Amino acid sequence: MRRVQIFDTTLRDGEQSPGISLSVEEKVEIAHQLARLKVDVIEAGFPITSEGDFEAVSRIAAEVRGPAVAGLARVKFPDIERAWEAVKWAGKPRIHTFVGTSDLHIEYQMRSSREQVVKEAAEAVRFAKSLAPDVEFSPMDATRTEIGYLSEVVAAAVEAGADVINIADTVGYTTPAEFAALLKELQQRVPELKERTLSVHCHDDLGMAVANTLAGVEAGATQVEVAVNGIGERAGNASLEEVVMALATRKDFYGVEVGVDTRQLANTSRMVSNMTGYEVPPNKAVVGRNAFAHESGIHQDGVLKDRRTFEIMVPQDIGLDGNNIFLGKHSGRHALKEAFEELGYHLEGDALNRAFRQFKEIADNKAVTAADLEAIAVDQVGSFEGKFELSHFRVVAASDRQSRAAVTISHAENGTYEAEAEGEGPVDAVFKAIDAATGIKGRLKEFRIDAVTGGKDALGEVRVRVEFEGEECSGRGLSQDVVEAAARAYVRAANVYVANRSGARVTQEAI
Ligand SMILES: CC(=O)SCCNC(=O)CCNC(=O)[C@H](O)C(C)(C)COP(=O)(O)OP(=O)(O)OC[C@H]1O[C@@H](n2cnc3c(N)ncnc32)[C@H](O)[C@@H]1OP(=O)(O)O
Ligand SMILES: CC(C)C(=O)C(=O)O
Repeated sequence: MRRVQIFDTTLRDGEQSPGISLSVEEKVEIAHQLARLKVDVIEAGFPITSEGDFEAVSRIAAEVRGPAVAGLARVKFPDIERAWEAVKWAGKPRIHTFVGTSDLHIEYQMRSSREQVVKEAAEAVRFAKSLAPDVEFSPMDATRTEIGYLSEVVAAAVEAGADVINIADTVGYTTPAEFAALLKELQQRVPELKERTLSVHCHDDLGMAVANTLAGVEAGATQVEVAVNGIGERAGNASLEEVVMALATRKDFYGVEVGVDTRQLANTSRMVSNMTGYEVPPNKAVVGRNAFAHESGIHQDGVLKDRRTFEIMVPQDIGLDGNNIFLGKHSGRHALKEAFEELGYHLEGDALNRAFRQFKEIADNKAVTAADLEAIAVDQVGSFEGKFELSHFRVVAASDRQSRAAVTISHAENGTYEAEAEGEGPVDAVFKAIDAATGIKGRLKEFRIDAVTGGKDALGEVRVRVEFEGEECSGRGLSQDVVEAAARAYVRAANVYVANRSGARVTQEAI
């Protein structure tokens, strides 16, 4: 049976979603989980874009075993060299180079000509192939490229040594039937494609990314590029879990195999959602909260008699058989570490110790759920421990006057600072008091609060984006007290700013 390779681009195209900015640690953690999920290729980033991206791709290449690790590069030699420097540590390194091939892209973005682009594409592939054993080439905006020219570029890339040709529906423009016809014609015009991996990369601008990807498989694609929870540029990429479960559940129709361990899908989806802050809609296919919930009487009746009447998959298929995590205030580090592992997180050393302290504080007040543990793990994986720490705060809030806050902030080298301030509400007052104590004035750009679980005792998770002297830094805080969660998030953002200012740039655009 034909095997379809799963190429995951959560860490590259997925991270291009507006507002998502993952730290190096978070990317490495997600990459480990993708390896547990058994994807075939992890596109770990675009190494030329920043020091942080380069570091993340290098670490994933060096640490994560199993999948091939790809780095993206324009058809520019410095991009390709940088991508190779980052992926060369991988067991199976891949360079992925791309260029726009539609007349729109050639004329208006590249300000180039068809002849020049085909030449640069071939030279880039040849150069990449001189460095890496495995090279992928993507004609960007392929679905709006005239078929004769697309065939010419693809033939040139194949001739130059490309191992994988990836046909990109960059702006989510095509339709399933049209895409299948394009792929079939391309394979006829470039018969050498038979000896290469034919891949598809579809975007969801018209809500057809998954349908187009599956049409691609029907038309002969042997690699699909997908992202967990469908995140990605604009409306996102084809969703990994939907494509995988469609191919697995309808194996009778598609007649292909995938190597993914589908029982890791639920954990992976939650991890990506927790780390990116992009929530999964309750009605999302496969991993939404309601994907296996039956609300109406007739459906419930049918499922009770025989679940197959209204269910085409079972929750266990995606790893929703309920975990066995029962942790309380008497649990120790070993049990906590084990519980994190079960949820897909590797925590050790200082991160485990910090997580353990946080866990004990919470367990003293409430029953700890799996969602709480995930929030603690995410908090620690992504945490950047800087010089300032919130030691204590007090806040007085009333409806008829300004709120007043007092904070004590300790500094790793300089002792403690205390300050008081008034503000429009308790959070504003605490932020102003922190500004006064640290001596760094911040301007809040974004504030988001989420309850980790339901109920009065739920943990509150706050994410902030703060501008300090023109530089935007992010922070995240977790506590049962939402003002404390906000204060912690704000102090973390200040720590990122201080580290960046002192030259020890935090390898993350945000926390
Ligand atoms: C469809 C996709 O998802 S493509 C991937 C998109 N991802 C990203 O853009 C990642 C984040 N990007 C970045 O950090 C920056 O854009 C960088 C570092 C890559 C480049 O930054 P800059 O050099 O400042 O260029 P800028 O982004 O303003 O413009 C892009 C340049 O690359 C050129 N370019 C775009 N795609 C390609 C390509 N595939 N091959 C060669 N050149 C290209 C553009 O024509 C433009 O060139 P110009 O400066 O001569 O006009
Ligand atoms: C780099 C390419 C494959 C891409 O992301 C796109 O065209 O959408």
